[in-house]
Amino acid sequence: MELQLALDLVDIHGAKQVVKEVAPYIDIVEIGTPVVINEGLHAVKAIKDEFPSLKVLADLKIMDAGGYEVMKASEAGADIITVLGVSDDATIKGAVDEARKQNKKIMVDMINVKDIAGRAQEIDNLGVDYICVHSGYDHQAAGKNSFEDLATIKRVVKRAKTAIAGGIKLQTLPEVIGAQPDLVIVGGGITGSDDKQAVAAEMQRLIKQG
Ligand SMILES: O=C([C@H](O)CO)[C@H](O)[C@H](O)COP(=O)(O)O
Repeated sequence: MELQLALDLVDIHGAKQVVKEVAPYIDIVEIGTPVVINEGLHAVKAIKDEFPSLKVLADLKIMDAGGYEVMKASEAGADIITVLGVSDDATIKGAVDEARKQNKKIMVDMINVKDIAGRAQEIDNLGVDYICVHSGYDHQAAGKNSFEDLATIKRVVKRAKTAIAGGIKLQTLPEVIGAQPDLVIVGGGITGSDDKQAVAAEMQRLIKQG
């Protein structure tokens, strides 16, 4: 099981500061959608250049033109790129084909997918690398989480790795670990804490302990 730090509410300078603090405790650093909107793919390049040993995920949440957008994110140094599960199969296939050419990986974000089990099976057959259940900020504000959806994809996904994101904190991490995803994604649970290093270290410890 791996730990991904999601950076959403920072600029490039702020992102570097946080990663410096927690780098030994994480496997993947995510350049979040709001950062890409504000800073462009330069943010991906800046973090990859400064922390070459970390995998970098570009959370583009691609909805169309999968091949082209994966190509651009790959050029910027992203190792993993996100595509939305609600997008057309052709978009996901285009993203997967381009990722194979570039030796990169595709994560499908299941945010707002209504039939998680059915769509996850279809997407698994498209050859993606990760399928991620996700309660976004707006769902979290309505009190939702993705713990049940994680159990669903664990049951139906045969090929891709499974991941979960959305409001995971130190207190809720043990429940998530109990469901055994391949990847846990944490943003505010680390970035919003007073001692980011201590929280990331404890999360890593819990994850390694399984
Ligand atoms: O993808 C995300 C969200 O849609 C904002 O871009 C976050 O990276 C994801 O939800 C993880 O962050 P937290 O919910 O703060 O853990």
